[in-house]
Amino acid sequence: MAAAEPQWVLMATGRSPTNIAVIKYWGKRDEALILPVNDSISVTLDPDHLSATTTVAASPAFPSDRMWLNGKEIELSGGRFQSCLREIRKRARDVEDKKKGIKIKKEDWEKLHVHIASYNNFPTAAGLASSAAGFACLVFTLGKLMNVNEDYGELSSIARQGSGSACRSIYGGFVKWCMGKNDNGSDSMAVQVVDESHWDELVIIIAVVSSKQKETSSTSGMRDSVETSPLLQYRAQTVVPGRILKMEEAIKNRDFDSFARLTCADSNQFHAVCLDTSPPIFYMNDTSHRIISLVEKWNHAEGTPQVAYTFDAGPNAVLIARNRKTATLLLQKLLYCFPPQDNDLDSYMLGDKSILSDAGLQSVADIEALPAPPEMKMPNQKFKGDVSYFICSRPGAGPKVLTDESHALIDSATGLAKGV
Ligand SMILES: Nc1ncnc2c1ncn2[C@@H]1O[C@H](COP(=O)(O)OP(=O)(O)OP(=O)(O)O)[C@@H](O)[C@H]1O
Ligand SMILES: C[C@@](O)(CCOP(=O)(O)OP(=O)(O)O)CC(=O)O
Repeated sequence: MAAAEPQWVLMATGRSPTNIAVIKYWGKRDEALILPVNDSISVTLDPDHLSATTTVAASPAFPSDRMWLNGKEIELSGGRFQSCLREIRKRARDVEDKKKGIKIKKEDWEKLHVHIASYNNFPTAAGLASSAAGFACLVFTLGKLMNVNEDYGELSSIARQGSGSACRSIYGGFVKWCMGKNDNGSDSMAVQVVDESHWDELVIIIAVVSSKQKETSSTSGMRDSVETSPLLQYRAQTVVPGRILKMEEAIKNRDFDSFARLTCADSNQFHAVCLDTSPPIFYMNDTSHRIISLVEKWNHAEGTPQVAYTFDAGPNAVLIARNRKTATLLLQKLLYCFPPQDNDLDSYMLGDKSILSDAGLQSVADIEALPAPPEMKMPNQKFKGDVSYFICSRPGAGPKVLTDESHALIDSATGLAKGV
């Protein structure tokens, strides 16, 4: 910082979870404003397992806006980052930090530049919706720094302009993104259906599936689907509205049977739309199909759904078990079919690792001793190496401010990202 400049740096740090849709968003009616063709519903994941942490700093000494993602400087010039920054700056209000002797007037925010540093506690751009956690966190934390009014609906509508699915990460629990009707997008925002404590029995296991293929991004994939898939129009206009009502009902009543049937059907229809796109988009691979088959057979054998599956724009399986007991049985079946490639069970199970001991699995030898799942057609088929690792999570809370300064990702003395 130049010596002649005032030396203060004002900072805020926040943490936001990622989310996974159980009724999918796929298709925009407005590309620039990110307005969807249908409503969607998601579950927010526990931020301890999958979240973005972001520090935003403002100082009169900063000559331009800058951002670091996972320790590397990235361009902020993209339209999506610019939309979020512009919309938050518009709503900035007076800020006073008496302890530090800082006074910022509402109108000063237009001239003040920001430095942003963010870190994802899970892989970025690996099909785990890092953009959802990332843009929700950016908007939430900038809102805190600039003292923006605490209207979560409005914050979600700004996060939407970073990445559509990000608008749902502004809340915990189950969340609905209402597509809205207005051309300017003012009514396209998320609302909370129930908070994270409402259905806390659910256990979410994510199988991160090894994939060498470069996937089609959600943004370009859904653009192609809107342009070419007749099924997308039918889905958006005829199927989703009814499913949204039933899904809200199922969530409010903790009706797992209905919840699981709707979740699986909607994931399958989303992937059918991808196949109906020209050229067709293949997000799932053989491993994804094997996992679907395992769950379908088990659910069928039990006569009632034990586990719901859903897949986003990639091969990773997100499996939602009705309770802890079911989740341990699911894990045994999954680990039988997809044993770890090396002896390291600790790095094969991330998130809530205690599920391993609940399933009686303390070592790789315990996995080798597992019996074949009875519903498997060919019991000796094992697919070592086809799953990179598992993450065990649960429904979680929405964004929060981290007040402990040790969480800050920007050094208040230099105004730069720590460790770069
Ligand atoms: N913590 C973050 N803060 C701000 N932006 C982020 C953050 N993490 C990711 N992003 C943005 O999201 C982009 C990655 O989004 P992309 O859609 O490619 O992957 P993904 O969201 O992890 O996967 P998918 O959308 O397939 O689930 C990054 O290039 C960056 O622009
Ligand atoms: C399959 C999905 O995950 C698609 C998510 O798409 P994005 O929100 O990543 O797309 P953009 O709005 O273009 O940034 C389904 C969902 O999350 O609802």
